[in-house]
Amino acid sequence: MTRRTSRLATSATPALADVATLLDNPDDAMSLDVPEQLLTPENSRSETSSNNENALTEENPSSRRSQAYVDSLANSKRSRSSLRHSIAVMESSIRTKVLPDEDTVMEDASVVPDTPISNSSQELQSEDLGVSLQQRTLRKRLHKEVGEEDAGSAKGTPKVQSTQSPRRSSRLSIVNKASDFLDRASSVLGKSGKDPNTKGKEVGRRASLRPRNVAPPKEEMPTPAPEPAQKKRRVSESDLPTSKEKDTPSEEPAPLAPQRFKRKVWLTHGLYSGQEETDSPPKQRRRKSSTKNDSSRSIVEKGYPSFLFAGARLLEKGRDFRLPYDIFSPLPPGQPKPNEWRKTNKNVFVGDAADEWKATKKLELSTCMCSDETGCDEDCQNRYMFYECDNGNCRVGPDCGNRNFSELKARTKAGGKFNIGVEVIKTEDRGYGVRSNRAFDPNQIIVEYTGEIITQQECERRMRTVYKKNDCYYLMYFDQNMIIDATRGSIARFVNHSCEPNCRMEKWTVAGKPRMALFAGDQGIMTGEELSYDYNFDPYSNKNVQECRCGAEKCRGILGPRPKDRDQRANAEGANGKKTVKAGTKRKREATSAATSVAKKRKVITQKSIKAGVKKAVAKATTARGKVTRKTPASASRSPAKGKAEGKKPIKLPKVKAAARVKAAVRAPRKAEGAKASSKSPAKVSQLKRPSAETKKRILANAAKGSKPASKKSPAKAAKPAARKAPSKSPVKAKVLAQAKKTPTKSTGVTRRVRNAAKSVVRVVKGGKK
Ligand SMILES: C[S@@+](CC[C@H](N)C(=O)[O-])C[C@H]1O[C@@H](n2cnc3c(N)ncnc32)[C@H](O)[C@@H]1O
Repeated sequence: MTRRTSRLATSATPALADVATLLDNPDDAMSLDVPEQLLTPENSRSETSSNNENALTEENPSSRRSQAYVDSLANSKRSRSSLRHSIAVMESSIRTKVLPDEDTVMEDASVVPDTPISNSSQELQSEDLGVSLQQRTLRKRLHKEVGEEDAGSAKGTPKVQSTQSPRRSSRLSIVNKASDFLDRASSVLGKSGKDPNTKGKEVGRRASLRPRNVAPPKEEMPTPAPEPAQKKRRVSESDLPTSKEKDTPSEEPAPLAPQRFKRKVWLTHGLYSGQEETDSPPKQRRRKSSTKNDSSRSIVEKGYPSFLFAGARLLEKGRDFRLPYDIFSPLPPGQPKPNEWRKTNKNVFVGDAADEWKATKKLELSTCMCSDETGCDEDCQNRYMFYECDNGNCRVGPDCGNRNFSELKARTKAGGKFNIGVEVIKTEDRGYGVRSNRAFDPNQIIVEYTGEIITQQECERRMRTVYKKNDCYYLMYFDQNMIIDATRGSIARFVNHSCEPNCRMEKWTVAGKPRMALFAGDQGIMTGEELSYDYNFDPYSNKNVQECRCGAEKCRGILGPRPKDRDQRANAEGANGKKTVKAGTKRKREATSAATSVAKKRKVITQKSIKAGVKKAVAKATTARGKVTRKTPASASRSPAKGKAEGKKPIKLPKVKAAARVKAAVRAPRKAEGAKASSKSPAKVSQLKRPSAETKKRILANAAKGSKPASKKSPAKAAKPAARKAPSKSPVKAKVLAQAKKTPTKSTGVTRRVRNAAKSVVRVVKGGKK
């Protein structure tokens, strides 16, 4: 007993006394818990403490506490029974207040997450919680004390224990449960300071700082705790939706199941998608509102081919398609352009050149004799003569295949890397060069050679002064003793020489004016190939001879003229003492004397030119007829040796405005003779070979007749008589031969001779260019 008393004195008794008082006077419970005293730092400290025991100890003066202690001791025995009664009363009050139905609590304890207080009343929650906390603490202590006393007196009073303990224990379990709920509530509230939902609310420990009888300031009023989770409800029949409810659609749409995978979008265009051929540019079809039917149909149902058979079909039939983007340039861009290069894509007459040109040059026109049926194919006379067709001289129209320069113009106007098709590159040992950015068809025009058109004199002046120290010159013989200086010019000036080139430099007459351009060779050009043509270089002096680094198998070793041209030049030089230069020949340096410079600047034009050949043919024909015609001074001067050797008067020729035509007729050899492609499509025309020897023969022969040569591919057409006469501005040969035809003679014999003569011309041309 003594031991128990001392222990009670040290620890629990004051609280016990209070509790006893409290339990004896339950009505005063609240007044005991809520001191009237205002908050002071001391009180505050005591209030702050979570230990109510200490709080009570500090709250009551020691004398009062002692008195209470003595009283409690005196009443301890009495209070034991009253305590039990009090507990019962308290429990019952708790039960009535907190646990309306024991069974329900027992049943639902596991699912009730919150304090029952919150269920009953949200407003009173915080206040009740404060009370409950105290009660809980007191109850615990009480149970502890009682338990200890019971344990201590267990030996002496086994009967009492045995009779009372089951009931007490059951009640205690309920109390414990209630305490647990309170614990949960307090712990939840204690943590609520950290809970973001209740942040800033004066609850839990913070709430203890405020006297309980003092209402919290308005702004600090604790907001109600979050709604407790719904209790599970038994579903009864009344919960089932009525038929009326069933009929009315629910306002809220059912939430859609989250779409985990993006829906596959099938390509509708491409090699294997099997779409029909169309002219419209390919584009991927992404219809937002595709119908359910459409999307649910399988690929096969939609008409897509099986991949396997689509591949086979492609192999067999083939199909044109267009890539969605350009992939023509396999090499990285960014080649540095030479600083000194000033670009111009047009020929610009400089100095006296314009005046001189006008004075000497006459507009050259040629009329195409092709019809819509034949188109301007390989047999086109204009093509053969290097005259470009246009709406003024050709009636074929857009299907005409002889409009290279207009094709080039359209391309460059469209712009872009692919359309331009060429770019400057830096070579290893030959300075800059030009590379193709795309593929070119055989004989397709690539780039025009443009620059300043200057006179011989101006050229010499520049050579002596401006280009004195240059290693590279960009000079090319053009026409009428004029020179294109592409120092300021187009990109074509960078094209290097090769003894086995993949391109040709050709001079064409476009709308009556000469123009020079680089054309793909008979093999065509692949993307990335370096472009080259045979300079047929005339160095004029051994000093100027340069080593050739083209790397071709049949490289001539030096940048010089083609062997045959060289021999021919030597022959011609020996014959007339003059050196002539063909258009498109690269030139190196000027001669010292102005008198000889003109001749030296020009490449030796062979006497085997078409014009000469035609003249010869006509001369033969007229000789055969026993007629003597006079040669024009011009033609006589061009073939003095021949005229002298024959000792005959020159043939009188009609005035010919086509000196350039004659030159143009002497062209690079045609590698693939006999190969012929005939098509009216402009796209395919560029692949046409240049007129073959046979074609030339036919053209000449038919020119003599004044009709369009019959195509080999159309015997029916060939059988037709010549539909058209040679127009007034027909090519020179037609005029020449027409003149010859005027001579009254036996037509069959003359025609045969003219034809034979034309054949010999062709042979000469062919031989001369090889
Ligand atoms: C019209 S330019 C060509 C562009 C020149 N490579 C450049 O860098 O400007 C002609 C000069 O190029 C050089 N060249 C062109 N083809 C060559 C070749 N096959 N071998 C050596 N040099 C060549 C010669 O110096 C020639 O005088």
